[in-house]
Amino acid sequence: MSYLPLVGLPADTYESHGFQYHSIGDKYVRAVAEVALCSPVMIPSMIDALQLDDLLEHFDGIVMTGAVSNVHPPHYGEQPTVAHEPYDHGRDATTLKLIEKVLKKGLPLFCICRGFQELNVVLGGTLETELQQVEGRLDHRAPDHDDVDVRYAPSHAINIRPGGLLEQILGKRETMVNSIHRQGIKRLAKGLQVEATAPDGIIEAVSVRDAKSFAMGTQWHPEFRALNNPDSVKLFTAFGNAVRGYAAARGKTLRTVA
Ligand SMILES: N[C@@H](CCC(=O)NCCCC(=O)O)C(=O)O
Repeated sequence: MSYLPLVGLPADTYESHGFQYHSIGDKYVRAVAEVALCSPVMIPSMIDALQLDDLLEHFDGIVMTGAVSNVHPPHYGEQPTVAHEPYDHGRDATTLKLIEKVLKKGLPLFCICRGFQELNVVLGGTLETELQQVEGRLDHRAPDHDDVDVRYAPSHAINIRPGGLLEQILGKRETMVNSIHRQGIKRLAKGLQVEATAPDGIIEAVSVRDAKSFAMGTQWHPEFRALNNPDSVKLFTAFGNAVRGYAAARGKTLRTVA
């Protein structure tokens, strides 16, 4: 029987009317389905009920999504302050363990925005908060606007490292990206390699050194209207190809989607 590779996406958690919910934004699952051409599957962020090792046996790739919440600072050795809020402890507990296991196992991994920050934290790096208040930094937040096409419009350039993985994928040394974050990488984890930076020096893309498969992160949101953005198409296609390679190596007969 032919098989469409499965990509897991851990959920955000939130509470409403006394009940706990798990959710993922449509733009992430749509980019996985429509551009990477894989089947997206939500992983609920309920670490106490998940057997992560068993669960990962069923997946061929993982996407870490962005989120409004921030990683709880004690995970990277800092004191929480009001400026670091809001948090999502349920998500932290799941994603930080999951990323570690995914890298060990060698599943393709694509980390976006909060996911990119989580990748840095898991590998021993730290985060800076309220970038827009730091002298010399750009304001990396989205404009305050109701229209998502305004909020997620390209807003600054990035410089892409010559000879790096991102240059190989995008085929260029500079591009424009959207920007929807207040936090950024402060200390880069030793296991990460910078792939791109913003004009103010903020790290915008990383890859995992000596990774067993595709393992990259972007601070921007390539999943936004991914099919309409040539850079996003290249990134999700490269991820999808790595996912198909991983599935094929596990003996799966792959189904192709037109
Ligand atoms: N909270 C962090 C990460 C920012 C982020 O992931 N934003 C995404 C917003 C919602 C979405 O588009 O999924 C920070 O502010 O740095």
